[in-house]
Amino acid sequence: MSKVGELLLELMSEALGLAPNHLKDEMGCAEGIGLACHYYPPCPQPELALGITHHTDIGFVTVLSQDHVGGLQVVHRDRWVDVPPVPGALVVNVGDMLQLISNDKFKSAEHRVIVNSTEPRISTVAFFGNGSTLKPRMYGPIKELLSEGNPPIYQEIAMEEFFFQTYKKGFDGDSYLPRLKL
Ligand SMILES: O=C(O)CCC(=O)C(=O)O
Ligand SMILES: [Fe+2]
Repeated sequence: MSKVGELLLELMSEALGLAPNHLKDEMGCAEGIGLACHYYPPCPQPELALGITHHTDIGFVTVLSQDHVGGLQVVHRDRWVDVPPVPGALVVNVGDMLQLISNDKFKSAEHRVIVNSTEPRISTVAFFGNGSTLKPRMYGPIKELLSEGNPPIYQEIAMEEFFFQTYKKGFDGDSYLPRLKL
């Protein structure tokens, strides 16, 4: 899983016009991997329940594997769109902190999980940029991406503080990110 994350971060660095190792080595984005395994029991009235409420992930990048049941949805053009399970495929989500350091070049993905009426669902998730295990440092928009015409959008924040503020606020569908706007 570390290798997948590192490769993704290399490709994303290049997409930003930076050296391939920038996000991985200069910014430490592959450090602090958090792992989660979700079990969603079936619900006879799925319209009355949500598996995971509307949110964006906090860290840099999330790599997710879902089983055959489905239920993951992402906001695309202001609408909820299914992310259908594809055998062997991994889903990659950009997190809030990658949006922050890329100065909005990458946008964090709003997603949620709806439950199934008959089958349980299992997903496994790796979060790159986990608050408590990352080396403490401040993260702000990457200097090399800034110019007179592209000034910083956000103030700096430590990952741990971003986690703390997000959990304090609660997962209510709103990211903490807009509160860091300059
Ligand atoms: O179970 C899923 O497919 C999504 C899980 C998720 O969004 C998360 O753990 O942040
Ligand atoms: Fe998520």
